[in-house]
Amino acid sequence: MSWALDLILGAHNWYQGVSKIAASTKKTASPLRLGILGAAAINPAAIFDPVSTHPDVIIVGIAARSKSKAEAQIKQYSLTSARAYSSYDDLLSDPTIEAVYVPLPNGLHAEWAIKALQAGKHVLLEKPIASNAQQVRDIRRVSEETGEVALEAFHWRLYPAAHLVKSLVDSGEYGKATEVKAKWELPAGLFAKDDIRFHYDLAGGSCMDLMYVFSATSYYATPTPNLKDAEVEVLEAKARPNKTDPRIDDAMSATYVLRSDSHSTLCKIEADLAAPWLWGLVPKFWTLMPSLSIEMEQATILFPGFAGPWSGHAITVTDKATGKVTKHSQYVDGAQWGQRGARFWTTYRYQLEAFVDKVRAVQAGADVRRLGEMSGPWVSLDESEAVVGIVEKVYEKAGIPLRK
Ligand SMILES: NC(=O)C1=CN([C@@H]2O[C@H](COP(=O)(O)OP(=O)(O)OC[C@H]3O[C@@H](n4cnc5c(N)ncnc54)[C@H](OP(=O)(O)O)[C@@H]3O)[C@@H](O)[C@H]2O)C=CC1
Ligand SMILES: O=C1OC[C@@H](O)[C@H](O)[C@H]1O
Repeated sequence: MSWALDLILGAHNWYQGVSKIAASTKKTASPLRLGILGAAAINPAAIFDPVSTHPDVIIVGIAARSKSKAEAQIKQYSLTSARAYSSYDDLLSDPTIEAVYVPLPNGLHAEWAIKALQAGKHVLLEKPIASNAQQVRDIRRVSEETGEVALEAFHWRLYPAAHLVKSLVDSGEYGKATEVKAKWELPAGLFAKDDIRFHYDLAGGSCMDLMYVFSATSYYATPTPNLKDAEVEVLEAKARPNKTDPRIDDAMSATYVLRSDSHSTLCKIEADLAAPWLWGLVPKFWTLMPSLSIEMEQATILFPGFAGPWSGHAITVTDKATGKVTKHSQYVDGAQWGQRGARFWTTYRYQLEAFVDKVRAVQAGADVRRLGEMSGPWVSLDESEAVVGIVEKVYEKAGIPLRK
């Protein structure tokens, strides 16, 4: 999958002239010193690229289980300010590193996030934040004890288009959201059979890997900021278990209701990590991009490609009474960013902006427990916990064991 992402990013960056922008980006006198745990496939898109155009952060280290793998990634991407570390512990014990990005398999997220926080580092932690809701609570506790920032890398939530859709939903102009549907299907064969996504001990499974569908349905189904207080009832959940390890959901379809004070919204998700090919012959590459639809009382809102809207998005609102279709898009600025951003910024670039902003705020004395109340977009640990909590309920309903 990362090759597909790198391909889209390559085309986007070429079109937007990002290499020139990166070359002319001047770093501040003391940029935030970032280390990375793991020479993961996602690194180029999710962290190397955004750091290249952010003036206030540099990558100073990559740790891998084998030092040569970290060295190879540093060389391949010409990360001139970075050095290789032969273990994650080595990198964490470097006192000059201020923050870390954790792109490890899901089942290792909580363990290494907590070690990093305890080592005095701020943490940008890949999605899904943890294997289960208890681990999210542990991360929050340690973040509060140490005063270090922890952010789940739900990059799509930090993008202006996602906020535009949120403001359309919350505006009241179209009534209330009655049903929110999110779907993401990846064709069988995209991931090798031994990919981290198919390992129970590494907290694999479609709900874990494609947790975006839960994040999105929940975000739009509940009026801000009620998600953590919403009552969740799973009406139906059906998994297609992995043939080798039935504890892994290759696919899941589920329906749940979210109830908050003023609202009751039906949510439907479909996630598939190994979708059968059309007629057994053709991989359905056209479902590579996720889809999202929101039924409001008076309109239908569509947000195709919601998890990667920087590669082009077309938000449509269809008025149910008149049939009138209104198109929207938002690549910069908006309800949560104010006047901020640039057309070439990806979801990952906005995510890095949000992370560095909050780290700087905390370094200047802000309280990590109040980051969600500050201006600018953020994914609070309360939200992360609520979304993982919904996935747990879906697993229970489907008869799939929870991740440890
Ligand atoms: N935000 C996004 O758009 C995306 C996010 N992700 C998330 O990023 C994370 C990594 O995904 P991805 O880059 O695709 O995965 P990879 O398999 O490429 O990377 C996982 C990294 O984990 C390390 N690792 C440590 N222990 C193990 C182990 N027991 N088995 C396997 N790997 C191990 C490896 O590091 P080492 O270098 O030390 O060997 C490897 O580089 C996942 O949590 C995934 O959900 C993935 C894709 C897109
Ligand atoms: O963005 C993504 O696309 C596909 C997934 O497998 C991956 O882990 C996810 O984060």
